Amino acid sequence: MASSSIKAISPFKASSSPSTQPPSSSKPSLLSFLHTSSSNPISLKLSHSHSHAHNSHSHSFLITNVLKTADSSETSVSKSQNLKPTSSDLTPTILVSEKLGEAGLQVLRGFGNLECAYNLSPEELCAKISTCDALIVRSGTKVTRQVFEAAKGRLKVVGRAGVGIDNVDLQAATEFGCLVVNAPTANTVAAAEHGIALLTAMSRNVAQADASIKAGKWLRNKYVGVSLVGKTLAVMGFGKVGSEVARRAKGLGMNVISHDPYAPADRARAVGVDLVSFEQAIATADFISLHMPLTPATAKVFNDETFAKMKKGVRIINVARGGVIDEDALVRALESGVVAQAALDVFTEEPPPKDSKLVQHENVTLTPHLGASTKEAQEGVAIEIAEAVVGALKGELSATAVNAPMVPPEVLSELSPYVVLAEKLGKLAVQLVAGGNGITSVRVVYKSARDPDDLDTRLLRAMITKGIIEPISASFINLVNADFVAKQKGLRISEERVAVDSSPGFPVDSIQVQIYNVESKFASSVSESGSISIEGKVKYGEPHLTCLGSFGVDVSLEGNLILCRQVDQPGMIGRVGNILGNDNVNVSFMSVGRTVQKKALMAIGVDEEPNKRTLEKIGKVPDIEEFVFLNL
Ligand SMILES: NC(=O)C1=CN([C@@H]2O[C@H](COP(=O)(O)OP(=O)(O)OC[C@H]3O[C@@H](n4cnc5c(N)ncnc54)[C@H](O)[C@@H]3O)[C@@H](O)[C@H]2O)C=CC1
Ligand SMILES: O=C(O)C(=O)COP(=O)(O)O
Repeated sequence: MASSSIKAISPFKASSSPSTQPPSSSKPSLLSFLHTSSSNPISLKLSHSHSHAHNSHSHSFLITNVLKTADSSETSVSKSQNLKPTSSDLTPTILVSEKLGEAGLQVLRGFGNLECAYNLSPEELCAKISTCDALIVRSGTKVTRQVFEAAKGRLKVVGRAGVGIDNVDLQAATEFGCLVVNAPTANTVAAAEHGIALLTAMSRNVAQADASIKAGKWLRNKYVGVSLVGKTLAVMGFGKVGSEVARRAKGLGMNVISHDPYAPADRARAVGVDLVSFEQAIATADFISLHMPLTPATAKVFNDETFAKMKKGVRIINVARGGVIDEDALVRALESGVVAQAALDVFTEEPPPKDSKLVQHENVTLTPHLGASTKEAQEGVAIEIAEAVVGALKGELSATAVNAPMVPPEVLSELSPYVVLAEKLGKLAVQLVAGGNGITSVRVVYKSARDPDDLDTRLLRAMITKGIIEPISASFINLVNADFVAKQKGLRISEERVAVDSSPGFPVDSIQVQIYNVESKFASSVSESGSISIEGKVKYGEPHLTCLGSFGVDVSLEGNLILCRQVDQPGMIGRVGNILGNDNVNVSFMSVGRTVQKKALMAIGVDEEPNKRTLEKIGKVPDIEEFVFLNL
């Protein structure tokens, strides 16, 4: 089918001199992107449109859906666990489940309802969580899958006031579309200083000597220590804390080596540290200090086998995570003398059992997870996490997001109007699907004058996914879970970038969405390749449909739309207009595009959805070949 010419007739939104300029850039909030489901539910069947509610509110992320799920029988997309959030009260509730610095609490009080409830049992946390929009924890709260399930879609963000997120089930958070943010920098120095405190205290038996003197003893010969100067310290994990420990240990005259498979060698060299293999590190060190995260790869990496490879009399410091050590193996190594001493701030189980052999061992120095516990670090962490959580609740993407791509603010600002366009195109495309084998294959083509490296399409892809899936399932989609949900539903989205000769000042010239292997309820939307194909642009900051199948069109993607393909002859607009007028349906705009084959495509914007009878009358107008009602 040949491309048609386009002519906009009265009062067509933003049509007088089309331009692809985005709007004047305001700070992007992307509220609807991170936190809301679509506020305009649609039906795949004309007769089954659902009522919907808009709870207008200053925090738009709380504009949650009370819509029913559209019938998904026409596609293979099934219901998932990412249930759309239900409506809640208007001010966000932030639950803080562990002690947080006052400065951070103040930030939170200024934004929402703050509830501090410490020492909650897992059951109590689950009982409370469905009334909370955000949860702030430290290392003592286990944010399990049960917590996300119990949240019933309301929990939008989990803030970890610290670094380690091993107490948060990230997979579950992602599946439930819950953003996880942490505060990765404010406690680095505190943890490093604590590592050095344990190193020096252990080597001079400070804790044991202190206990003995308090018990009335004076044991000068028993507590002879070892010197640090000239000894080799292996820093396992050369990240933020590890590198600060290394710097300080150098100052104590130690020879510092490090093992970190992911750290750049030049960063280590700049501190005077050689990066070595794991085997080399543990075999040459007099002291080993642990600073890696607890992951499946690092769990129990210090075990019988690795202790056996260490120098006899090695001393171990752990301010990272207890789980990186097999604690039973450490007891055996202490008993055999392979490990002379250990200084531990962290434990597999916290608090450790009172009768634990490790805890009771006289060569072990212990602190109750105090690495981050300085006044300065706690104030810093509290502010860092409070700001990250508030930002996330406002719909901004966080720089410390753990389970979502980090998108710099300037990129967000630029992409905002295209993000809206992407969702509208997804939403429109799915409404054109009449049946087939389900939606499994979607192709997205971005036409852009930009170098591919300068165009981050993750947001756009996520929004297309949201537009396609949300109207036809119970899923709630955001940047966090878009790829996961798409995969879960068997929806494959392939992306292609086509270079066009337009202004590289704008990130995208147009976005095309094609759905393959489905039947269309509006044949004109099917391209020569057999796919449902639509294309849109941003014009004056608003999303516009510019191509449908092989028809060129120019339609503002907003509100309710009737598309008709008809014989191109006089009187057609009047006939349809009369039907709508007589049935009290207000027309907001009308636009007609012509084809070379005496066909025309008429787009009619209407204020509300016409009833079934009105739509049937339109369908019966002679020479209207097909029509479809779309809700955008
Ligand atoms: N005891 C406490 O109160 C505190 C504990 N921590 C813990 O300290 C650890 C380090 O924290 P940061 O330095 O801030 O994190 P980071 O992410 O800056 O550094 C971790 C480093 O470990 C490296 N790494 C990953 N896998 C490794 C492996 N298999 N072997 C060796 N290195 C590996 C990474 O490449 C990275 O450089 C974390 O586990 C954190 O939870 C942090 C702050 C306070
Ligand atoms: O930041 C970290 O990883 C820590 O381990 C600090 O834990 P905390 O916040 O003191 O419970």
